[in-house]
Amino acid sequence: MLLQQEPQLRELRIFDLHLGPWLEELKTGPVQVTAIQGDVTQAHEVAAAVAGAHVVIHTAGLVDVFGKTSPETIHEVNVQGTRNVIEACVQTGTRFLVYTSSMEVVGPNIKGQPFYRGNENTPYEAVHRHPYPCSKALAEQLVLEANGRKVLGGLPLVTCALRPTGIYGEGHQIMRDFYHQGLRLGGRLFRAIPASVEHGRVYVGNVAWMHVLVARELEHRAALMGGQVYFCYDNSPYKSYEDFNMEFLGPCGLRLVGTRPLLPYWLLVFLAALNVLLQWLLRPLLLYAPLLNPYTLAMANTTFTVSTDKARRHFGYEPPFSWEESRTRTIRWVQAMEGSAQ
Ligand SMILES: NC(=O)c1ccc[n+]([C@@H]2O[C@H](COP(=O)([O-])OP(=O)(O)OC[C@H]3O[C@@H](n4cnc5c(N)ncnc54)[C@H](O)[C@@H]3O)[C@@H](O)[C@H]2O)c1
Ligand SMILES: CC(C)[C@@H](O)CC[C@@H](C)[C@H]1CC[C@H]2[C@@H]3[C@H](O)C=C4C[C@@H](O)CC[C@]4(C)[C@H]3CC[C@]12C
Repeated sequence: MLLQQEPQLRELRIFDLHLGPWLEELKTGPVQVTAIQGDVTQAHEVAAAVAGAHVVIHTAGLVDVFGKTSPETIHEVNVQGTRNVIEACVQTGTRFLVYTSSMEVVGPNIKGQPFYRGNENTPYEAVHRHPYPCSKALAEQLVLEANGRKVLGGLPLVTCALRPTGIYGEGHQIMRDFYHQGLRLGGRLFRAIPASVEHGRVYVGNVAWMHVLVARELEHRAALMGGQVYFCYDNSPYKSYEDFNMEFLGPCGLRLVGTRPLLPYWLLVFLAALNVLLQWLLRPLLLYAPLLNPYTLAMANTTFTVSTDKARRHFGYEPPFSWEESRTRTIRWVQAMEGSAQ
């Protein structure tokens, strides 16, 4: 999107632990695309990649709420990695830093308190225990506190954090997992969460556009945007997590069984705890990381939706992809997967 939408772009550097062949397709245009294989936990690698950059969009992270990696690794990547990016900007003189934070910096909290169509100023007790939200909250705090620090050359660093809600769209691994789970269950998924529990979702293309826009506007609106947080939002409907997923999985042949949860909540809690025990017992042999665990159950079962226009007011954000377009593009992606699954 940067290559398509940013006329000022002269070079795009992509720094990632895992570089894919898709990057080669980006190198066909007039803008220099530099792919750098590196680890954000390695300060020297980050500094070398950042040196000379006008703006850094820091979106690297470990998104793990399934127990696939250790809390230490999550912290090392999400917190120390972010610290390394900030220090690289300071040491090399890059003045603008955009950070991909998350709704989870706010909630749902460990008390299961709903956040109903809230905004960046809505009072809410952000209390976390899980390593992932803790790491995102710490990283965001580092980024916002770094706003105003002097970088090499003596000018101030300008930082901003974007908080996507549950991202969906092409490449969404969890959607892929739900789809394959439904195929294994004969084209059916079984409702576990009440339809009344709303979960905020945002299309990946709109999240990407908000990042591009902030990277462009941060310099000109530093006084307004510096040190600020913005929820990423669009016109995706408010629905339960499962009903929302069915907007894409339904047209691809899956059916959500039950108009209300098929199992009592206490049984889901027991099964989630059993999954944790199984994960621990099986760890020496294999990685068992099912979708259902105490954290994901609590997340899915707690309303968390945002309603805000702060990004529009501060830097003119309007989602370029309508709900209909976002839905169609995601369905096409699942169908392309379906083709590969058959
Ligand atoms: N997926 C969501 O619903 C969601 C919602 C809100 C915020 N976010 C945030 O968006 C960002 C991108 O997440 P995503 O959902 O696209 O996940 P993703 O796993 O697709 O992207 C994360 C990227 O970070 C890279 N990475 C991981 N460890 C690294 C390391 N040590 N060094 C360098 N690169 C590393 C991965 O290779 C990957 O390309 C993350 O910061 C995440 O916290 C995601
Ligand atoms: C097995 C059922 C209970 C099923 O309904 C579980 C769904 C569960 C896997 C997801 C419910 C809410 C999701 C999270 C939410 O969309 C926001 C997130 C923040 C983002 O930074 C990373 C992803 C995630 C934690 C996302 C992960 C999957 C859910 C927990």
